[in-house]
Amino acid sequence: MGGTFDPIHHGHLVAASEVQSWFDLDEVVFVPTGEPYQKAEREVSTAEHRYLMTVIATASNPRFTVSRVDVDRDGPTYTVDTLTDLHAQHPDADLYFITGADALSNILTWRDSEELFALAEFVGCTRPGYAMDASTLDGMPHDRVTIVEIPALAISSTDCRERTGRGEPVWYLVPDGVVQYISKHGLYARAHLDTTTREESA
Ligand SMILES: Nc1ncnc2c1ncn2[C@@H]1O[C@H](COP(=O)(O)OP(=O)(O)OP(=O)(O)O)[C@@H](O)[C@H]1O
Ligand SMILES: O=C(O)c1ccc[n+]([C@@H]2O[C@H](COP(=O)([O-])O)[C@@H](O)[C@H]2O)c1
Repeated sequence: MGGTFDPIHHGHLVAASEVQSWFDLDEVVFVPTGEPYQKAEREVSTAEHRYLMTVIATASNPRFTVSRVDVDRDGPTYTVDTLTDLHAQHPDADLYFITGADALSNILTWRDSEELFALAEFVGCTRPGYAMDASTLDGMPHDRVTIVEIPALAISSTDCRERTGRGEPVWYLVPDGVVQYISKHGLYARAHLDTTTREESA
C-alpha cells in the first residue's frame, strides 16, 4: 500500500487489513512516498517523519511491514519504480497495489500507467466521499483491478493535520503512538493557519 501517510490513520490501516484478509495475503507492505509530486502544492512532512509514523502504526500487526524503497530513492515518487523495486526484492511474489477510490480514479495520469497493470494487480478500496462505479475503471484492464468494499471511515490525513493545527484531538483517528509522535515533534502546528491563509488569498 503506497501513501504519503502524513500522518498514517485508521482509514489506511483498515483498508490494508481488509485487503489482506480478502486476498489472504502473506504480507502488506506499507510504502511511504519519498517525494509525492502530485501534492507539490502543499507542505509535506519530511519522509523520515512519515516513515517513522508508519512504522509505529504498523508495528503490532505481524503481517504489516514498511518499505523504504520510495523514501530512499531520489526524485519524485512514481509507482512504476515502487513496483519494479518491490518485484526485484520479492521476485516470486504476486504483487497487489492497494489504493483508495480517489487514488484509483487518477491512475491513468500516473507515469507509465500502461506498464503498471503488468507489474501488479490493483485493489481499489471504497472511501467515503469518493464515488466509484464501473466508469471509474474505464481505460483500465478489468482483469487487473478489483474493487473491495471496506468499512467506511471518513478519516483523511488532511483533516488530521487541520485538527492538530486547531488544537483539536486526533485520538482514535490515528493510532495512539502516532498521536504521541505528532505531539513530541510538534507536527502540523501550523496546518490550520496554512489552510486559512490559502483560503483568504484565494
Ligand atoms: N479513509 C480511507 N479509506 C480508504 N482509503 C483511504 C482512506 N484514506 C486514505 N486512503 C487511501 O490510502 C492511500 C494513501 O492515502 P494518503 O496517504 O494520501 O492519505 P489521505 O488521507 O488521502 O491524505 P491527504 O488528506 O493528505 O490527501 C490512497 O490510496 C488513499 O486513497
Ligand atoms: O506513479 C505516479 O505517477 C503516481 C502519482 C500519484 C500517486 N502515486 C502513488 O499513489 C499512492 C498514493 O499517493 P497519495 O499521493 O494519494 O498519498 C502512493 O504510493 C503514490 O506514490 C503515484
